[in-house]
Amino acid sequence: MNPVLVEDLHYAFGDHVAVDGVDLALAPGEVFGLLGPNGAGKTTTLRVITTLLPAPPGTVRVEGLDVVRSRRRVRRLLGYVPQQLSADGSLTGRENVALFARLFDVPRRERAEAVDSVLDAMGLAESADRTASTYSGGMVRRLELAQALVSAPRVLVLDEPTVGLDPVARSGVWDRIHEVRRANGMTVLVTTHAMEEAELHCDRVALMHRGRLRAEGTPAELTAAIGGEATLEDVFRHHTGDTLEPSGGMRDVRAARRTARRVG
Ligand SMILES: Nc1ncnc2c1ncn2[C@@H]1O[C@H](COP(=O)(O)OP(=O)(O)OP(=O)(O)O)[C@@H](O)[C@H]1O
Repeated sequence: MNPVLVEDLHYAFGDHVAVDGVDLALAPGEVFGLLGPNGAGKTTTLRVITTLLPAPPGTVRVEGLDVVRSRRRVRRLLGYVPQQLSADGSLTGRENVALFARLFDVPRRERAEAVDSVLDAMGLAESADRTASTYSGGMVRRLELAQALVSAPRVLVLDEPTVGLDPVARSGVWDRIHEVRRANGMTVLVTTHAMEEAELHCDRVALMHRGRLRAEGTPAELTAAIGGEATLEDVFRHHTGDTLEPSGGMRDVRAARRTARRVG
């Protein structure tokens, strides 16, 4: 069974088509990257998968369950880290995670242990009783991962998990994601516009451009298909005639500010 299965998904905001016929079939335990520039339709696709935007019944399934017909059950199977703020700066790390444990109905008797265990897995055990407003950007992201992981989801959905972080914080976030995945076999669906990260960390990727998937495969398959010393960036240009925004542009600056402000 595919942990996430999307068949011919279309989504429009009024007249504006954001997703224009997307198919996705994730394999159990893989890290799948949805790559594309700003506005490609990645976040919209994730919001439909996570039940936050409506889809026609039969279009999207999570662990075999239709996201429309079985919305509550699907929510229990998912952990979601959105781009926007999901941690509260006035609470400690532990309180933030405990809040999610209650929201996701982690049984009362198991809560304290579940909270400790994810804080530890995210490298936050020692800072768990500090308010989150004192955390660095990388720690905030790891706290948000802990929040998403406390209910032991089968599928973890991450929207640009490392945007605005420095290289050390980025690899800290990825190392934790890989460790948890190795330990519990969950599937990870991640969006990014950072091609070099996708090449390093994703088992398979799909390149999204203007609402459609233009190419899909392992990073090695995609780069080998266009030959030479190609990078995923070259593959993207080959399939779309377009470029991704270079990293360090306005978008990263905006996102970095957003991260810096998010728990202030
Ligand atoms: N609530 C909304 N109302 C109207 N248009 C929207 C809305 N949300 C997204 N869009 C538009 O839909 C398109 C796809 O947006 P989406 O956020 O899915 O892209 P994305 O690939 O995730 O980019 P980003 O990384 O900037 O979030 C864009 O043209 C965007 O402007």
